[in-house]
Amino acid sequence: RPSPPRAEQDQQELGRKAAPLRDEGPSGAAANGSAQQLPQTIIIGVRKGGTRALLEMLSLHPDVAAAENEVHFFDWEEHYSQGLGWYLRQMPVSAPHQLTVEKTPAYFTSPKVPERVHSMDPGIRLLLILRDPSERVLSDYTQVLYNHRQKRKPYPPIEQLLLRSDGRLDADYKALNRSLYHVHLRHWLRFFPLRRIHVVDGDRLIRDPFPEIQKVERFLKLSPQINASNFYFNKTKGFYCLRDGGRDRCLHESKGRAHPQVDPKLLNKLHEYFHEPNKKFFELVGRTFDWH
Ligand SMILES: Nc1ncnc2c1ncn2[C@@H]1O[C@H](COP(=O)(O)OS(=O)(=O)O)[C@@H](OP(=O)(O)O)[C@H]1O
Repeated sequence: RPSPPRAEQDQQELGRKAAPLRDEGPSGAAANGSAQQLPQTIIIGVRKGGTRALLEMLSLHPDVAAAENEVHFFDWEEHYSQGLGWYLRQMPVSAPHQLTVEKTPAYFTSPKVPERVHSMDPGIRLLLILRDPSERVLSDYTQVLYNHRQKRKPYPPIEQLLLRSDGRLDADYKALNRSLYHVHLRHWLRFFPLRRIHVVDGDRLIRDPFPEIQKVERFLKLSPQINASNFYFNKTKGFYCLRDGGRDRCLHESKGRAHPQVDPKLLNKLHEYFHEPNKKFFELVGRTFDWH
């Protein structure tokens, strides 16, 4: 039998908490018990679903320690091949009572990721934040458009990417595929029972974040410590921002960009395109969402 991949070997050797820090005590952690921990929960996606907002809002909780950057451990070979020791080193230092969380939105749509996450921790709790699939396509397009603009590279109008020459939608356009939530969720359900995956309604999180965050607190078995007063609507930004111990902060300007104006007929086509896939998704999760 070929030897198991590096990450699996590490897992057997590592246990869950193994990052010796300065002032190391007998337990392998710092004298005050703080250490890096592998995440007990991961925000797996979806890209443009509101993953940053969810992470920032969850970080309001004193028992949550969040990795700042997207880690891309399970989806990038150059990271995965370095093993769980590498992954652990990307995590924030946390107190023993804190939950560690990281978000990498690309995990949801990468078919090799569910098995890898499962092999690290079959009991992990997964957070998946989804948005109206058509709106998500527009947001995805806008993100790539800005990336091109930043590099002063041209990028075609959205109509050109969405439509084939025969006027039908181009199923090969990646942004469309990423919004086929039932396809991607099926990969995860091969390894995790539904009760391990909490779906956050990203449209509701935009309109009224507090109730969505309360549900997340319950799913993660955190004490209810985030309050309605932690959120305030910022008219200039057009989104909710966070109030944390008297400190106000909104998400980065790259969050909440205007989307391109799309011909209503094309928008209709998009809504129709997702009609059946959405139904399949609702059946899979046993609940419906207020999508077009
Ligand atoms: N409170 C608040 N403030 C700003 N933006 C908010 C907020 N809540 C949710 N959102 C929505 O988050 C969308 C970006 O999603 P992600 O963070 O998952 O994007 S990414 O995949 O990490 O690039 C982003 O998408 P766009 O509107 O297309 O920019 C926002 O609509």
